[in-house]
Amino acid sequence: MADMRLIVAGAGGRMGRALVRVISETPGAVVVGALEAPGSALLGKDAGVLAGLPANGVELSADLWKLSANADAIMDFTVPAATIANVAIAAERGLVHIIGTTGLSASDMAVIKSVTSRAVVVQSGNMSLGVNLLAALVKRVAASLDESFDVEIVEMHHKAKIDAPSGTAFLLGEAAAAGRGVDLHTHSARGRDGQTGARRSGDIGFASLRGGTVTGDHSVIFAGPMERIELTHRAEDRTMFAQGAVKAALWAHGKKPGFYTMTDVLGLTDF
Ligand SMILES: NC(=O)C1=CN([C@@H]2O[C@H](COP(=O)(O)OP(=O)(O)OC[C@H]3O[C@@H](n4cnc5c(N)ncnc54)[C@H](OP(=O)(O)O)[C@@H]3O)[C@@H](O)[C@H]2O)C=CC1
Ligand SMILES: O=C(O)C1=N[C@H](C(=O)O)C[C@H](O)C1
Repeated sequence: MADMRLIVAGAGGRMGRALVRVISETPGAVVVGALEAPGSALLGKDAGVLAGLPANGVELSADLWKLSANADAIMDFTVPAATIANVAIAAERGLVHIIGTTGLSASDMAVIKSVTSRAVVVQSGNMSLGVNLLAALVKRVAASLDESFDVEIVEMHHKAKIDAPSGTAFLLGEAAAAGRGVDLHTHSARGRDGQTGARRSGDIGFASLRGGTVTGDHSVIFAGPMERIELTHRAEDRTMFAQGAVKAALWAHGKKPGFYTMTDVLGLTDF
């Protein structure tokens, strides 16, 4: 079978470079395009060289329509505006769209879901096996405890991260809310500051720390009367996010149109 032809969006970014490296080591996958923002100083540079590899002959371009003429998928770890701009082109070209970008709004998600009757999209705030297993555990624990256990989600990331709470924190919050059978939107507490009043029973709280080079730490704390359960994941390198994304692309190749998550890719739906 021919290699799956992948376009890396945000190829000059932290995740883009990790993806180019991981794809170069993955049998059955090849980088055929590298997308960057219009006006980027990196346009025309070689994607392999940017990723610390020998030149691969794939030059960074801002023209997704042109790049996608001969491609099977786009790996998108960019910014929300770029991802949303890519959605229509990816669907029109029949590309599998792997979306790792975080900070997506409810209306962004509606745009993404609007194409999934005709396109294959895999979206997740975290592509790692560990975090998706953690989410399954969080759902199970939340279902086992009543509201006398307060759920708090704490995340820490590097100082360059531009969105908060992290996509992973929301993914874990959704898992806790699903376990409890509540809607996260009406049961969350974010950005506490000043005279907040006492904690509202049943809320799922979020706190974000930023500093240094932390790849991504997440803890879900179930704080009950006289005891506390803490479930933690620490990412040590971006490589495993990229590996998860490439696994998702290979899994999605030839799937019927639909909206999928890493739960589907990793077979965790019944966990
Ligand atoms: N789901 C997951 O498992 C993971 C998700 N992420 C998410 O991925 C995203 C990217 O993270 P990270 O790589 O650290 O961020 P970076 O800022 O390092 O990379 C983003 C890249 O996207 C580029 N970009 C901006 N606009 C466009 C555009 N219109 N077209 C193409 N490229 C564009 C940026 O270029 P420029 O710098 O010129 O603006 C930059 O090179 C974030 O939302 C992050 O939260 C990260 C890790 C794992
Ligand atoms: O921006 C990052 O770096 C990361 N973003 C994702 C998130 O928002 O959860 C995933 C990971 O934690 C790294």
